Amino acid sequence: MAVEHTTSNVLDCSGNTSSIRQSELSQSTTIFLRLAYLAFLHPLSKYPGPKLWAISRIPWAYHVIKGDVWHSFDKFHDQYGPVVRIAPDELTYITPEAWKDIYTAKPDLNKDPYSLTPPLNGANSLFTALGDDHKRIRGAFINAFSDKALREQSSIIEEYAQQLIQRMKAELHGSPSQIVDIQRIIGYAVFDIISDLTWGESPGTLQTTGDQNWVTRFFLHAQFSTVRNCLSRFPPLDRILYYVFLRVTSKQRIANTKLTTERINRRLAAGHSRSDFMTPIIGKISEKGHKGITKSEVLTNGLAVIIANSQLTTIAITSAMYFLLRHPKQLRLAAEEVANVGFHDESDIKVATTQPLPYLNAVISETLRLHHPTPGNLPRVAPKGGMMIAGRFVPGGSVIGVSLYNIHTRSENFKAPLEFHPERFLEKADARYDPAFQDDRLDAFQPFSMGQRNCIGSKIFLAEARVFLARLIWAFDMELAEQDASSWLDQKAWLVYEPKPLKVRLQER
Ligand code: HEM
Repeated sequence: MAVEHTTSNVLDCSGNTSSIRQSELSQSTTIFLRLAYLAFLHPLSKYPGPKLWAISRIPWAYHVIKGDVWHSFDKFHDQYGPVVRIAPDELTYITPEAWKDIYTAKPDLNKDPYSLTPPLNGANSLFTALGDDHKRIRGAFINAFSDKALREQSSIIEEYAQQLIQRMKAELHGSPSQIVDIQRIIGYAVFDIISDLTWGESPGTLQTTGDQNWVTRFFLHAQFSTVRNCLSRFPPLDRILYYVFLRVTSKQRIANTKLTTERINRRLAAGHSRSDFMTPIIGKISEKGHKGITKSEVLTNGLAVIIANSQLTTIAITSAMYFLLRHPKQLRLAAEEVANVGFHDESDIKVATTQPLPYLNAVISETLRLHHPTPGNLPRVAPKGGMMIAGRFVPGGSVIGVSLYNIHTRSENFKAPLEFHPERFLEKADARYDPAFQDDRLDAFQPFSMGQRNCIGSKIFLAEARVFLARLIWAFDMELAEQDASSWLDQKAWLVYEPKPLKVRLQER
């Protein structure tokens, strides 16, 4: 009996081993067939691209997490042309026509759901809302971002621009080397403005001594969201990570929510007394959800706008200063323009008076072209029946997008694409225009995207950038403090570039 029992066990075991081997074999065959399908038969297989990226999301995810994915795209565009398959189901474009085809398609294309970080309070922000919800929320806020609203909000921008210069002077006087990290102070000013416009009050960061590194704190948020969104393609990692995130950040989130809620409540209670981002939604808060905007949505949007604005604006203005300080001729042209407008003192440098300055505007455009704060893709999903993009059919369900760094810095679209030449953005009639750039594809340059989901805050950003840059140029002689600052642009990005100190030697004019 014992022997029989043992023998039958042996038989059982060998039977199991062979069935395990069989199942392993059939699993390997399935994986092999799946990879072959993705590489050669998938509807996107006719699009060129690296085969490894075509059969797996892993190489893409690796570079997104490393913070340098757009550098890989650049190499691929060199090798494969203007459209590249960067994942089994995703294409990226550098053709200017793709802007219109993808971002102004009717009806609107949905954002790729994997690119959206779920809102923690369950209510969508403008960044995460889709379809009719997006239209409703955008409709509620849109009047806060009009030309009229900007005129009414100008004094807030000008007040903090004045404080920015005062703080720079204070830091300069406190520094024997006369070296100041201007990125940090620009960050304070931007944060004070956006919180004043959103909450109706600012934490007074510029006037507080000590380090108030909001920008770095918000950057960590962007970094986490990028990694989380990326890993959400690999379940159950998304759930685990989301859970870990909720646990690790719970204290901070509760504090943030409390702070935002208190401030927004105070602002809403004050009524229409001033023009800011909350003015148009007063009286429109409704819990019905299909009309107006819910209270939770107001809170989510309040925080989202502060996070998005403070990082992007700080990075862009600091980068513009970096480019000017690396290019003495262009700095001289910008300084001459500011000097020749007829400003008598710093307080004349306002939102309205800087708006028409062509060279300053060109400097800002050239900065956004060369070093857009969010260098990566803006992914959308092709509709069910598919669509034409840049003259070629793309099947439904494919993820498609334009990557801002890539489309802005390719020689297919711009002459001397990696050099700083604001002249390319001037009117042809302007004496400073350089005809060397006449073949530039300016329609490739869309730093605020296009269509129904374009940047709602572009006018505010441009107003801040013009006033800050003009006042800095007016108030100080400046030079980069680091002997070799050429590597300053080598930055990683997780959604946005990492904030990097910019040490500048200042001298009051
Ligand atoms: C350097 C400055 C800025 C740049 C380059 C920029 C760029 C962009 C881009 C490219 C988008 C489209 C995103 C997408 O399709 O996924 C966007 C959307 C948005 N931006 Fe900006 N932005 C800047 C500053 C601001 C400011 C100052 C605000 C607010 C005060 C703001 C608020 C928003 C909002 C709310 C959206 C979402 C719009 C929607 O989906 O309806 N941005 N921005």
